[in-house]
Amino acid sequence: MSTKQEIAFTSTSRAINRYAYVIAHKQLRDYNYVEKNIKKARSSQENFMALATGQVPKKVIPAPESNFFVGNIFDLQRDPMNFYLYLHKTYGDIVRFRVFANIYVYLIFHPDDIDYTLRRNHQNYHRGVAHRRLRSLLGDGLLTSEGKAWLHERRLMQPAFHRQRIASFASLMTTLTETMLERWQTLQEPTILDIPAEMMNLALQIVGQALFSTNTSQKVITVGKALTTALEHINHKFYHFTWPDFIPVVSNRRYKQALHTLDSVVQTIIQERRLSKEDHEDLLSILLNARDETTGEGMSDQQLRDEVMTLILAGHETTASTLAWAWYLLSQHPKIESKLHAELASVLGGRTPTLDDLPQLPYSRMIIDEVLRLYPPSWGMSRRTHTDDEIRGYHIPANSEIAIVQYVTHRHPDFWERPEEFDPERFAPAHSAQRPHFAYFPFGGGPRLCIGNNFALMEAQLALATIAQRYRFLPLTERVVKPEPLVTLRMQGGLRMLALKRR
Ligand code: HEM
Repeated sequence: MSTKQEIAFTSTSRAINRYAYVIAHKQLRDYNYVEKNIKKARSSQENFMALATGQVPKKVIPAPESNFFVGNIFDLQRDPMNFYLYLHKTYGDIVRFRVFANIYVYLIFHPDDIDYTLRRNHQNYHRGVAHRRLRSLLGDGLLTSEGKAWLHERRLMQPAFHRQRIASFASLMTTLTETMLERWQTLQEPTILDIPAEMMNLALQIVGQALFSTNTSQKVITVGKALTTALEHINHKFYHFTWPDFIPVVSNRRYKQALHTLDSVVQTIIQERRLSKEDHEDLLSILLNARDETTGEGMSDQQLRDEVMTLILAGHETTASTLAWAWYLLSQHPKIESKLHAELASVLGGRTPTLDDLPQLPYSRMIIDEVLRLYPPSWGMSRRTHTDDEIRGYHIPANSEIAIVQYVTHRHPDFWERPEEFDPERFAPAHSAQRPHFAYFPFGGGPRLCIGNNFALMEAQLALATIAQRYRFLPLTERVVKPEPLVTLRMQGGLRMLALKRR
C-alpha cells in the first residue's frame, strides 16, 4: 500500500468508527461526547475526500477541550498568561482555542511562523480584535489604521522618528528625569514611592514635551488621566461581557466623558499651534508641516488628533512599564544591580548621561533588553487573516483571529535557557547572534515595527542610568510581583518601594 492509500484507509476507518460511536452516544444522550467527536469524524472524512480528489489532506490544529458555548473564555479570563504558557507547553508551536461555537483564536509561537505572519506574508495579516477595540479611542491613527491609509501616515510620520531628530530629545529626557529626582529629594524620609505611578508620570511628561515642547505639562497630566480612564474601560471590555457603548451605564458614561476631555484638550493644543505659526522643533511641528509627496496636502485636524493620541498612548505606558519592571527585577538581583552601578561609576562618575555615553554603557542596555524579554509591555499582538493560509502545514481559514504572544515566545525553551531567570548576559552580542530574529521582538516586526523603538530604548537607558546613580529601591514586602496583562503588561497590585539615596 502506498503512503497516500494508507492515510486514506486510516482516515476512512477512523471516520466510520467515530460516526458509529457518535450515533451510539446520541442514543445515550451524551451530547458532550457527540459534539467532541463529530468534528474529528468530519475531519477524517474530509482527509479521505481530499486524498480521493488528489489533494493534500488537512492536518487538524491541536486544541484544548472546550465548551461549545463559552469555549475556553473562562480559562482566558482567569489567567491569560498562564493559559497561553500552558497551551504552548501542552500543544506545541501552533494551537487554537475556542472563543464561542465555531469561532477560534489561533496562537502562533514559533519564531519562523512569526516571521512569516509579520514580515514575509504580512499582506495577509491585518489588524486584529485588539486594534479594533482601540479604534474608538485612537481613531485612524498609525497604530490602528490599515492598508493605503496606514502607508500614507507612516510615510508622513517616519521623518519625525529619524535617528537625528530623536537624538535631540536626549537632554529633554535627562532634564525631566532630574526634575523628578529633585522632587523626590524634598519628600519625607523614609521615602516610599509608588514606582509604576512615578515611571508613568515621567514617561508621560517626556512624550508630552517631545510632542508639544513647553508649557503643556498641566494639559499633558489631564490627557494622561483621561487616557488611563479610557484604557481601563477598554481593558475591562476585553475580558468581560459588558454593555455595548451606546447604553448609558456608569462605565460607558465615564468612558465617553474621558473621550470628550481627550478630544477637547488635544484639539485646543492643535488649534493654538495652527494659529501661532512658530516652529517649536517638536513632534507636533513635524506632523503639522508634513506634506503628501503627490498631493502636497497636510494632515486634517482629525488625522492630527488621532496621531497625537496614538503617540501619547503608545509612547508612555510602554516605556513606563519597562522602567518599573527594571526597578523590581534589580531589587531582586543585587549582583546584577552592583554590576550596573560599577558600569555607571566607571563611565559617568556621577554626572548626567548624554546620548554619546550610551554606547559606553552596554550593560545598562542589556538590562533593558532583558526586562523587555521577561515583561514585554506589548505582551501580545493580534492579527486577522485576509485569505486562507497555511502555517506549519495547518490550514488557517480566511478571517481567523491570530494571536502572537511575545510573553510566551520570549520564554520558548528552544531558544532561551532557564527562560524565567533574569539574566542580562543573554544579550551579550555573541549570544544574541545565535538566536532567530523573531525569538525576541518586543517592538513587533516587519513593516509595522514600532515607529518609536529608538525613542523608547534611548529614554529607558538614559532614565535608568540617571536614576540608578542617585537611588536604589527595595520592595516593602517579599511579595512576588505578577504581571497583569492589560493593554500593556502592568504589575498586579502595583509596587510600592523604599527609595534609598546612593549619594
Ligand atoms: C518600550 C517601549 C515600547 C514598546 C515595547 C513598543 C511596542 C510596540 C509594538 C510591539 C508595536 C507593534 C504593534 C503591532 O504591530 O501590533 C508598536 C507599534 C507602534 N508604536 Fe511602540 N512601543 C514602545 C514605545 C513606543 C514609543 C515611545 C512610541 C512613540 C513615541 C511608540 C509608537 C508606536 C506606534 C505609532 C506604533 C504603530 C506603528 C505602525 O503600525 O506603523 N511606541 N509598538
